[in-house]
Formats: sequence, C-alpha cells, structure tokens
Amino acid sequence: MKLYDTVNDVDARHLTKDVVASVSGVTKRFDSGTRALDRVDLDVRTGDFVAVVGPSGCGKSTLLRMVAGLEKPTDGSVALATESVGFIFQEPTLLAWRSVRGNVEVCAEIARLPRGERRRRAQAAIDAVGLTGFESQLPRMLSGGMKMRASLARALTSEPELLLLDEPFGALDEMTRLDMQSELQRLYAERRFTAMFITHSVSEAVFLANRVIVMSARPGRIVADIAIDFAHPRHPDLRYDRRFTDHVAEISETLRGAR
Ligand SMILES: Nc1ncnc2c1ncn2[C@@H]1O[C@H](COP(=O)(O)OP(=O)(O)OP(=O)(O)O)[C@@H](O)[C@H]1O
Repeated sequence: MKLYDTVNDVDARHLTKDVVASVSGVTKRFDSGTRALDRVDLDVRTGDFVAVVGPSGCGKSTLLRMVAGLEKPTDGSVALATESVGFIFQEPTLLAWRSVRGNVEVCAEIARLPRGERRRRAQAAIDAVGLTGFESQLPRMLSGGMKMRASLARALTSEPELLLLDEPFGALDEMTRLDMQSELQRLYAERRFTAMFITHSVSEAVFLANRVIVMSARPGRIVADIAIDFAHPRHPDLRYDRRFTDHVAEISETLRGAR
C-alpha cells in the first residue's frame, strides 16, 4: 500500500500499520477568520466505521474534506495510508445526461479501468445497492433514495479502501433513510471497507458505526470517542435493544454538554 500525505511525505511515516487515516493536531482557520477546528487528533484504523456527530457548524465537513485532501489544515497534518478513497456527498451529484449505469461507471472510467472490468464492477455495485433493472434510467426518473443508491454504487465501483460520507442520508425521508442505513451496513459487513461518516442523527451513528466521535461546538474539538461493539451485520430491530438506546442516550447527553 502506498503511503502518501495530504500535507507532506514526512508525516506519512508516522502512520502505524493498521491506521488508514491519521489526523494530528489539526487546526483550521479560514481566510474569513472563522476557526473551524481546534487541535483535532483522530486515527481511523483499518476496518473502522467511524461516525462523527457534533453541533451544527462545528467543523465536521471541514474535517472530512481535509481527510479527502480537499482542504488543507492551518496547523497540524493529515496522513493517509491509501490512495483508494471514495467520497459520497449529501447531494447525489449524478450527471443528468447519463444513465444509472453511465453514472456508476464514471469513477472507473476516470481510473481508466478496462471496459469489461468497468462493466463487471458497475453491475456488481448496482446489484449490491438494489438498482438491478434500473441501469438504463436517467437520474430525473429516479426517486431521492434511488439517486442516493446510484451515488453509493458509483463510490463502490472503485472498490475504495476508505469511504468518506458527508451526511449522505440527510435529505431522505425517514423510511428511505432507515432502508439506506440497513443497505450501507450490509455492504460494510460484506466488503469491510473503512468508513468515516458525518451525521446529525445520533441513532444513525450508533446503528452504523463501531466508533462514534463527538465534537464540541466551533471551533470543533473531539470531546468523546465511544466504542459501539454490536456485531455486523446489524438487524433493524437492534434499535429497540436496551444497549442501543443506552448508547443513544449517552451520546445525546455528551452532545448537549458539547454545545
Ligand atoms: N470555505 C469556507 N470559508 C469560510 N468559512 C467556512 C468555509 N467552509 C466552512 N466554513 C465555516 O466553518 C465552520 C464549520 O463548517 P462545517 O461545514 O465544517 O461544519 P459542519 O459541522 O459540517 O456543519 P453542519 O453540521 O451544519 O453541516 C462554519 O462556521 C462554516 O461557516
């Protein structure tokens, strides 16, 4: 696995073997003067599903964008142990003129995979997210949930080792959102990618993650790193389990104190 760094190569040498992404001492000040993050340290280990929750505007997206290399820290560094990174945004950002298959294949095209391999991976991802039969549809013919499924399939086609998700289900209605949570954690149980997932929903975080990171109000700091050790795949009824509701209560309480 190639080591590279979003800041400089020196920092990548600090990575220990099972760490996929390492954020150390990261502070972010925008030119506007806003201080979004304050000395954040976070190691994401291979196979982790890390959910990040925190008050609105505390710097969650900024943190994710820095891990993606889309934003540079003002102080500190971010190091990644893989170049195989997928990104899913809240908006599905599908190309309007391309079919589901065309959209799902786009990352594999950019990666210049041979056509046969592209097709194979795209079909496997389309089947995995439950869009079989919709391959030729254009985005405007799809529901919000189906668009998000297509976006998820597009990210999976490049078989990323690290999947970064910025509130991907935030715009979906409640039922579709619960379906997508089940779908995502089933895919995680099957493929065991490493994931970093931003959300406003504490129960979504507990249902999906094996670690929930709680951030303070801006400038965001990490105030808790809570292990959620339910086995994967997780059944929807887990949400009624006492241990699940205890975790939700504990994290919600921590969040209230973090504002
Ligand atoms: N490019 C930018 N330039 C200036 N300020 C920015 C920029 N991007 C984000 N900010 C500010 O930095 C702070 C953190 O923003 P960020 O989007 O990371 O927070 P967030 O926790 O993801 O918010 P939310 O939960 O509401 O989505 C906010 O005050 C935001 O206005």
